[in-house]
Amino acid sequence: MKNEFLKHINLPADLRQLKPEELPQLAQELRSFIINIVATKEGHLGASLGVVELTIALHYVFNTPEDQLIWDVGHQAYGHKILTGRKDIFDSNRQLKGISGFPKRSESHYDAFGVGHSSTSISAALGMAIASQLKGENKHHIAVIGDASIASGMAFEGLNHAGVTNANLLVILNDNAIGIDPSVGALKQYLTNVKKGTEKQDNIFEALNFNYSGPIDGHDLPLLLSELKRLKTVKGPKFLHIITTKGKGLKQAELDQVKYHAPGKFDAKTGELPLKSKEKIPPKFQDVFGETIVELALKNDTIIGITPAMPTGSSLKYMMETIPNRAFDVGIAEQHAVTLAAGMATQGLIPFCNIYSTFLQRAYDQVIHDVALQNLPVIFCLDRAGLVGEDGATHHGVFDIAYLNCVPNLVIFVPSNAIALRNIMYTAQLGIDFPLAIRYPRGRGQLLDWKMPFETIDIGKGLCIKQGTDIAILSIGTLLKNVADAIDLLDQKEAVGYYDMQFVKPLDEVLLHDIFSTYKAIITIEDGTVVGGFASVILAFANANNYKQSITTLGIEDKFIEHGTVNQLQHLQHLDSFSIKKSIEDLLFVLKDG
Ligand SMILES: Cc1ncc(C[n+]2csc(CCOP(=O)(O)OP(=O)(O)O)c2C)c(N)n1
Ligand SMILES: CC(=O)[C@@H](O)[C@H](O)COP(=O)(O)O
Ligand SMILES: [Mg+2]
Repeated sequence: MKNEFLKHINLPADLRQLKPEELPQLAQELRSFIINIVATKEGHLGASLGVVELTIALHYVFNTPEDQLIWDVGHQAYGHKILTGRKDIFDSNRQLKGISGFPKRSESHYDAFGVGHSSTSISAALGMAIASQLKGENKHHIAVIGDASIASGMAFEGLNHAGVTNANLLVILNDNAIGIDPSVGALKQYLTNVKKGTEKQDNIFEALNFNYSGPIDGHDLPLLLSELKRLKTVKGPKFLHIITTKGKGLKQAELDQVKYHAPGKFDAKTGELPLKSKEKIPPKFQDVFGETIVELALKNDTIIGITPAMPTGSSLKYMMETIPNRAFDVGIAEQHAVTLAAGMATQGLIPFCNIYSTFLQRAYDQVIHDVALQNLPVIFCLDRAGLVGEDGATHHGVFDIAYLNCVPNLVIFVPSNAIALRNIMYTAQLGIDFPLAIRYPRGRGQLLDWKMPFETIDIGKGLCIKQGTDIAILSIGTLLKNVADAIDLLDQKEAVGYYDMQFVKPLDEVLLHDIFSTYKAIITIEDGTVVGGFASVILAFANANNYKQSITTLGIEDKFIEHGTVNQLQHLQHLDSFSIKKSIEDLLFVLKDG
């Protein structure tokens, strides 16, 4: 197919020059464009393919960016980016210094609101709509939200408020019956019933005072155009329900929607994924969690697994397959997941509540008020802690130590390898009388043989990996590998001791007194924010105990970190082994000089 129309379109103004009957051809071209680039550059595929027609129709009918269009989560906004001035740089999507994988206000006027975490679009669009009214402006405000995201508490809060306003708000529900994994819950059942049209039931959105229309076929461009034009003339809050297919236009993506949510590299022509190498490689940390919880839960029937909408990403799916009555996908509902776990813990169950570090931010009050304040033994497994790479600023799990460390009762453990993750899970289910947060990173560790017999971990104990004479390096988590590599590169290896502190809270004060009494200088290393993080804990310890050594703090600086590979970002944050080596050498030089 010739790239007839897309090549002439840089902005929606160009799009609006096309005739309506030319738009289906443009949709095909846009799909191919997305497929060709995501096949090599990677990213979120299925969601963007599913909203190609909707994207074209919205920019055709509405006067964006004057009219404000907000994509919920934003992983489906690739077509929007391509049609709004970023076609020529779309191949830099999610790459270091390239465009973001999510809408971002600083990137384009067409990105009305920064997104990445789900279910914010209705509140943000309503805020803009009320602001327009107050300013006497005559704009349209559109929130596009998926069937999984609309089931989240925050989206309900927005609907609930919008229904008692006369704001010029259009909520479009893009219903493809799947999130990353299949959608869950009673609302999903309701939407299925609406689509079947078999069961008589009240319309939930009409009950909330929305002018409801649909469900309509979201791939039918003429229908979309006429419905959007009609809705432009309707006053007050409106709700359009469209049905789409995630992955539309790429057979494999339609057939395996979970895999093709973000498939990595694939063959743009055939849609096929590369064959898996047979070589044995270390497991992903998520799989260490997923396999270990099954192993433990088969022996301990009080263990429960909980995930808010990430069964595949967290690998809780293994437990959901093996022990379905004790493993729960609660949908995009982090707040509920935490308090559900708290409720279970009051009844003597042992809930492992697995939440990506970045998404636990949404359930902060529940962690404090429902879990920690009542000292309930909930085990938080915080996946994707630290730098996550290409998802960028919205998704890095770098704030958790800072936001958890100040919470009384909570114990914070950071495994440096798969065995430590496995052993702390084993230890926790033996019975603890405090809440525990275990944070571990995206991706794979180093160990091939990780399924060792379980051993208990002493709560609050750090480990000496190597003793030295001058400088002590205190690290937490998997950055230990970078520290070990850095020391290997040094000429003066004997000068450096290093310690895997394991626990941010409680601190191993006995070990710390020993370290501070032995070494002339200290370096702390973490993949979280230095401000409020492990560094600040060590600085506070030194201050409280009147230790005067210099303390160098390596970690995430006090700014939002953009997207790039984890290695690139670690380098920029001086956390790669060469940068760590340089920090040690600089310090050794100063010590020698002084
Ligand atoms: C608060 C929060 N929790 C979890 C996620 C992870 N996440 C990203 S997309 C997604 C599924 C969204 O499904 P849906 O809203 O139906 O959109 P679709 O992908 O089907 O277009 C999830 C769970 C997130 N981005 N934000
Ligand atoms: C858009 C979104 O929030 C998710 O799709 C996220 O990108 C998943 O991250 P992982 O790839 O680390 O599971
Ligand atoms: Mg969906």
